[in-house]
Amino acid sequence: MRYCQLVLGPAGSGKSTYCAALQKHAETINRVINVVNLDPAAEAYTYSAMADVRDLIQLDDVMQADDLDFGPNGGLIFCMEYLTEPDGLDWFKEQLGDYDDDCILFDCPGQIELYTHMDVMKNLVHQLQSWDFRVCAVFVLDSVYMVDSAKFLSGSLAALATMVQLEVPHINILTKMDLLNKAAREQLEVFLEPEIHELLSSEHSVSKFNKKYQKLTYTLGKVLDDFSLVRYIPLNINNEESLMDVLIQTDFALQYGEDIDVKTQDYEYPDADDGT
Ligand SMILES: Nc1nc2c(ncn2[C@@H]2O[C@H](COP(=O)(O)OP(=O)(O)OP(=O)(O)O)[C@@H](O)[C@H]2O)c(=O)[nH]1
Ligand SMILES: [Mg+2]
Repeated sequence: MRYCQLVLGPAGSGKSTYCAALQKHAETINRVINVVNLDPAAEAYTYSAMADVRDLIQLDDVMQADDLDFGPNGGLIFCMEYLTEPDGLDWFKEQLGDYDDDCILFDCPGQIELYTHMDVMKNLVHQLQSWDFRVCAVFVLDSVYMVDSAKFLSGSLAALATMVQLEVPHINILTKMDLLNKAAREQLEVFLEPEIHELLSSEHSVSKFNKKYQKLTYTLGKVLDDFSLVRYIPLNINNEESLMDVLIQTDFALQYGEDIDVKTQDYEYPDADDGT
């Protein structure tokens, strides 16, 4: 069995930074976490990558190809679809090698339509599962944008769409907690309480538009609330404890280590040192 996290989320939300921070944290606890760049448009990243999709296909080349007529967005989708075609998959499989019990983070592009409603990422998940990977989704959202209730709702719905689409264990992470001041952090804590819907509807909206759609906001908030669909783990990458907490939760989602070093009935416990 192998283990992997698909690191997903809107552009600039902190996916690549999360991968780098978790890889570094793992080193401090003597654990190896590999990272694969799956963003064909990536410029630079600070983790050490075990593979890079840009070795297979680059967004610039696709956009400049005479026989293709893509802008940056269509081009990126083309690249990701290429990865899930037979040639791309051969390359991908070779890059991942064949190791047991390893853990890989896939740093994905920030174009969320790839996973909220297109099939590209879903196909990739099925492929990974057929290669004996246990997959979980880590949806990364920028906490700075989550202190406002409308944005909180919209971020939550994107996370929810991804969860429903990919059908794998799902974890939401709020990044950049270090950038929030005390007031913003307190505000966010209120959002992290279970009763989201009450909160969203109690915010008195002045605009006509908001008044008209207040009931919709309330209902959407209630759906999130009633089904406990969306929960968040705040992450401060400067804090090892916070990183540890995230790793514990992702390990749990993947049931990482469950099959490793299992002590069976025949297991002989070593003798105690003190002779008792
Ligand atoms: N202070 C702080 N800055 C962060 C944190 N996470 C990300 N950033 C900054 O936010 C910007 C975007 O971070 P990235 O990790 O590149 O975000 P991304 O989701 O990989 O972005 P795309 O790949 O372009 O979609 C960078 O300037 C990071 O340095 C964080 O936890 N704290
Ligand atoms: Mg990135």
